[in-house]
Amino acid sequence: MPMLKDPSIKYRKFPSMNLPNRQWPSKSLDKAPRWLATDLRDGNQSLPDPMSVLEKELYFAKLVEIGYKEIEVAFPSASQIDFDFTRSVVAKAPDDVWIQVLSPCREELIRRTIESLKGAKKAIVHLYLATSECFRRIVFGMSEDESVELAVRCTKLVRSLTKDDPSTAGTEWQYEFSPETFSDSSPEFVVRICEAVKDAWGPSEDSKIIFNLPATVEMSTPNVYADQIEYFCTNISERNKICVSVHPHNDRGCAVAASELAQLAGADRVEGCLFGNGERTGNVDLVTLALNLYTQGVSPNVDFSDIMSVIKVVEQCNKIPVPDRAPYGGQLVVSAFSGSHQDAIKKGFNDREEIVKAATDSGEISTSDAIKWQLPYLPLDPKDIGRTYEAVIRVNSQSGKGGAAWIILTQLGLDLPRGLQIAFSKIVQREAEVVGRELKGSEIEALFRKEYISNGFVLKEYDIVRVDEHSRKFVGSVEFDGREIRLSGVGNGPISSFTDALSNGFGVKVEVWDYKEHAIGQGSNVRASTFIEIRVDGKEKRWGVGIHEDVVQASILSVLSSFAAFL
Ligand SMILES: CC(=O)SCCNC(=O)CCNC(=O)[C@H](O)C(C)(C)COP(=O)(O)OP(=O)(O)OC[C@H]1O[C@@H](n2cnc3c(N)ncnc32)[C@H](O)[C@@H]1OP(=O)(O)O
Ligand SMILES: CC(C)C(=O)C(=O)O
Repeated sequence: MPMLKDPSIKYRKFPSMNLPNRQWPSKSLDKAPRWLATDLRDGNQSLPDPMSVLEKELYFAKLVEIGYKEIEVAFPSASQIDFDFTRSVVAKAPDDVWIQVLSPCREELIRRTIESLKGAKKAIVHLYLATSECFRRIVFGMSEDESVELAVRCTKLVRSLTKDDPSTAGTEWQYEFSPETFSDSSPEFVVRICEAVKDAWGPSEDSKIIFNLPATVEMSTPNVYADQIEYFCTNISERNKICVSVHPHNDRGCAVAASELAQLAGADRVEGCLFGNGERTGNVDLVTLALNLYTQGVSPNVDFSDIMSVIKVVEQCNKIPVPDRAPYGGQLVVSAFSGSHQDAIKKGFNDREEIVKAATDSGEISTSDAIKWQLPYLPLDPKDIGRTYEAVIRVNSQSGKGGAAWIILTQLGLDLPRGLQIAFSKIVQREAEVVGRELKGSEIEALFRKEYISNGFVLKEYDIVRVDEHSRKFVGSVEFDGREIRLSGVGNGPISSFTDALSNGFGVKVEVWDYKEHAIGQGSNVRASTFIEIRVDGKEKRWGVGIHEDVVQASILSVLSSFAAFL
């Protein structure tokens, strides 16, 4: 059945809200929300291959390590495995971590759920009940009044089994109610049912009730969800006794945007999963939300400094790979292949290095991290999340001179002159086209060494003596192709006297066209690197590179490397 030419005969546009005085468009995100990680519940319930107990324990430990203080660990009444896992978490959760568990509004399941929390230090009992007309009619066959009655009755039951039960005094309780399918519910009815639930629970400013407003199925553009949230926040009474939480799903691919706008609209808390696992197209991605805050200069209060270790656990437990283009964590997101991107990034890193050096030398800053990050194509410093610069630039047939030069700079510490970058990029491009894939850094380094450093010559003994103020004499010998060749020549310095010696020894005319040198490393380990371009008997110019502790010897080696290409 092909797509309809006119989809409006089958699909309706989700109605916008009439909220003429909406305030959220003029707000900005200036602080992190409370986070709730539901990877072990909403994430796990939707896995083709749910986590084993060991995987749940590994995942829980990683969530705690990242810094999540509210973790929904299970649906305890669903199975003995979920119940037992909850019991194991109760026994070992850190004192400052709230354990959250989910239950439907069914008495026997609520009792079982609260039983799983016995002895917990901090526990959030989370009940849900769908409030949309669609669900009330199709799934429950309940009126609005009957839904309110059920939600109130179950809230009172939770209250009687928790904060009103003296035997649970050792546990600090919070209560969360989710009008499931909030995103498709009447805003007025949601306020009505939550007012009734709030009265039944009796929150205080110090112990707020959590109203979690899920986009159980993402139904609208993010602005409509923000309007729904703002409507709730401005119409519910005793707002100071409420934590407004959101739980966006990603059916339209807008969960991150919806979550950010919902916070502008007043949401205090966000429920999601790492890298957007969860039902269907997933819950909102907690990693993206956190690092979106971070790159705006706002601390997310969670730590992704070692994002690769997070990815390892997520992929191992979910058995679903993190997509290569997942924001921040994807394999390809800190990589640039195309030439103009690589050129801009390489220049950006050079620019930052100069700014940091100047600021540090002037004593203006104590650490380079205090300088605002501004690099073409890179909104985040890969180093901040434990990723390496080397991985930023990768080379394929779309790459230009900057990519290969970057690899040589980061792997060999050689800052190639522009002419050599251009010459080498042609060699790399040819190789990338031959193999038809990305070239590894090691392959590019090997190409460079073969083309410009190793040269078949062995420099034997040599001496460069002063003839007069403007003249030097080179005397020495090289071994090439099994032969020892004596060399002698004069010039205005070491390089020209050596090229004259080569011209004499090989009966050619060697001319120097370009030269550059720079130090590699510092202190006692410093070495000289020299880059020289020569022409022999008027033929096409060739580059050579020399690296040695002695700058004169490095220069001689670079001349030999370029000269070898003419033999
Ligand atoms: C949006 C969400 O992700 S909500 C969380 C969903 N997660 C899960 O369901 C995972 C765990 N669930 C389970 O393992 C099972 O549902 C159990 C064990 C809890 C219950 O199993 P069953 O008793 O067989 O019920 P089943 O799974 O068929 O659920 C449907 C029943 O629950 C009722 N129900 C569904 N949601 C709710 C709710 N929030 N409150 C009260 N009743 C509910 C339905 O009306 C239906 O009742 P009926 O069978 O009398 O018509
Ligand atoms: C239980 C609720 C919060 C839920 O998972 C959803 O609505 O997606």
